[in-house]
Amino acid sequence: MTVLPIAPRIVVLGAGAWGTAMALSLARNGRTVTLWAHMPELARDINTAHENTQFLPGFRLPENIVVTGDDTAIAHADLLFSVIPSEFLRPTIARLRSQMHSEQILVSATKGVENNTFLRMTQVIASSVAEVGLTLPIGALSGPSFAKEVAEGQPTAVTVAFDDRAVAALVQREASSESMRLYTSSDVIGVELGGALKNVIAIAAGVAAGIGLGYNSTAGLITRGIAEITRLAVACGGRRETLAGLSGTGDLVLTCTGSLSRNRTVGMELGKGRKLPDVLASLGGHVAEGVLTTRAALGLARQHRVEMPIAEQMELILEQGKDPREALRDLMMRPGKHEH
Ligand SMILES: NC(=O)C1=CN([C@@H]2O[C@H](COP(=O)(O)OP(=O)(O)OC[C@H]3O[C@@H](n4cnc5c(N)ncnc54)[C@H](O)[C@@H]3O)[C@@H](O)[C@H]2O)C=CC1
Ligand SMILES: O=C(CO)COP(=O)(O)O
Repeated sequence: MTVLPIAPRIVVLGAGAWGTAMALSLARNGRTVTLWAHMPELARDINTAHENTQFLPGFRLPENIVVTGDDTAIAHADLLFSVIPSEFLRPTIARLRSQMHSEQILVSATKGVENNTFLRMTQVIASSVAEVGLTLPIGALSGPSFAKEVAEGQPTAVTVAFDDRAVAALVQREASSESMRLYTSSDVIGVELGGALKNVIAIAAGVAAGIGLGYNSTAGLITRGIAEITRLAVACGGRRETLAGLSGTGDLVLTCTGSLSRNRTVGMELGKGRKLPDVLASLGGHVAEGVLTTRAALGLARQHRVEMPIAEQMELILEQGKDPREALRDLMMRPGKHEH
């Protein structure tokens, strides 16, 4: 049976906006939280400023958040939160896995699908640690949660999923606070795919806004977006009701309508006619996971013979520079369909 000590030692892997906001949220319960940055210089800068000026400016880190670039800090953790962007996850886990052990619990908060393998983030971590003979409980945390609002302490609700519901309940107990409400789930596949795939639709919603379209188009994209996300997630073994929850509809509504979304911003700039490399360069080191996830989602969709018309048009815009207006027109002019 997996247990956590009364005062578990918590390490957050990844000092980007979300890793830093998660550390702030976890530290509100009075625990000491270690925030690990992949570059010692980043850790040093954050420690000197008591603030993550690059990725989450404007929030002073309290004394009970310790920032480090030292890999050996991971060995002392009971509970690990992995918040590494998807494209760096595999090499980062390969680097850190000698510090990990089977008594730890790992929660993945990354939203993405690995390119080429089409693996979910918990699968990437499990396969990497398996290479050194390690198994540990690995689950996923996802839901509508802009880092800035979490850092501000605004009430936020997310879902944490583990195959073993008892482990999800342990994480729920540790990470819940007055401003962070966690629901448990045993549907890791649904929770992970909901979080990853909504980014693709958020780009589409941004494209529509960038072109100058209004509320009708956004509502249509959200609703048809959740239809294609659900089709794929269910084909992959997720549960339909999970996608109607926080990590599906909840996060989709947030990122398709919220101006804080990086993915929506990327879409909006493309809709206005800017080129992708230029848009990505202006994100200041932040990631927009949907750009890479679009291709991986379509790879998974082809494997499972699932139709994803919105994602297909996004791929054409992102990879072939298709005119966004033409892409939206092609979506509208598809053969007529029955709704369900
Ligand atoms: N920002 C947000 O509001 C939320 C983000 N997420 C997810 O969290 C994950 C991380 O995103 P953010 O924390 O927002 O990151 P970010 O976009 O703020 O920062 C990028 C991160 O990548 C790291 N990085 C850059 N090069 C690296 C390398 N070679 N190896 C390892 N790490 C490297 C940077 O140090 C930094 O931590 C993503 O999957 C994102 O979708 C999930 C919920 C909310
Ligand atoms: O996932 C998020 C909020 O839940 C953040 O979305 P962006 O990565 O588009 O900013």
